[in-house]
Amino acid sequence: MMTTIIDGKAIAADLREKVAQAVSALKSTHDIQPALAVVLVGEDPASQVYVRNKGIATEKAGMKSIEHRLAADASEDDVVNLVRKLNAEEGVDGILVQLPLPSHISSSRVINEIDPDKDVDGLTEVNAGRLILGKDGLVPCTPQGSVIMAKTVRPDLTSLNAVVVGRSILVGKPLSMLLLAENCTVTMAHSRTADLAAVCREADILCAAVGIPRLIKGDWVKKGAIVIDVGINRVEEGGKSRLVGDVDFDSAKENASAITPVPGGVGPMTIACLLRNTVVAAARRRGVGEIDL
Ligand SMILES: Nc1nc(=O)c2c([nH]1)NC[C@@H]1CN(c3ccc(C(=O)N[C@@H](CCC(=O)O)C(=O)O)cc3)C=[N+]21
Ligand SMILES: [Mg+2]
Repeated sequence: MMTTIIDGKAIAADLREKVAQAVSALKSTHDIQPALAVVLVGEDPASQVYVRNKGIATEKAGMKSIEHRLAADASEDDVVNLVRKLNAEEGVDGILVQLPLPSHISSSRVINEIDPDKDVDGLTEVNAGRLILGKDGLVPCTPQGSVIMAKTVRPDLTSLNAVVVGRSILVGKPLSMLLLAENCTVTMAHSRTADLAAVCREADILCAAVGIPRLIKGDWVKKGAIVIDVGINRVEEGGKSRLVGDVDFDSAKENASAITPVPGGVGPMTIACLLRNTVVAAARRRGVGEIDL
């Protein structure tokens, strides 16, 4: 079977270009430059790399990038006070608090301090509620990127059986809601699902977001299914460190009609969707209407 490898890098580049055009239009028509504030607590090397990449991508799209770094021993109140300050700043359109936070800080308390209309990660309780209720809000980036990628190979997902493996707040739950909104019949599977392989075999769209390297085997994939691999796992192999997904790519590719790779799949889409959310938030907050990307 000819299998499409869904090129997340290329789709993300395309979306980023559209965001840049929307930013440029906001500037010329309304003299608005959207701004994204990123809060990083502590010195985790991986988080530092992510934050740096987000800053670069934000500026490349023509938006303003603001970084706030707090020491690893900052208190929960320090972080909350910073978020409140950013909420109050007129020029700030998006606020992202890099996760994970140090263990002495409640990420749920901090996240829910973010003004929902600036919550470009879509992680506040208000935006989770809007998503479930089908109201306009800001949608979590990784699930949004996953659906965009599926729709590049199948623009109308209506009536397809979607199986989402993993029920995290960041990915599994919101992704299930988005697929439901696309008129899929959604099964929410997880680590306690009985006969996970059999459930996966029913999927026309199989989304893996469990964080277990290569859990999903090729013979769990129905012939012709679309496979969206959300996992980004670092594994040591042959003395080398590499990234693999939650899907066993080589065997799954044999059955899938389309599949996302890791790296180069959902990861790049996450950042592109963050930029998209930022320009969408800026236009709404500043009263110039909806941006359609
Ligand atoms: N508030 C918050 N929002 C986030 O969205 C958030 C976060 N915290 N904390 C960390 C995770 C992780 N994350 C990734 C984004 C892009 C890639 C990405 O582009 N990955 C490349 C590979 C990069 C590499 O080579 O290491 C790829 O998959 O092709 C990965 C991971 C966003 N996160
Ligand atoms: Mg689970």
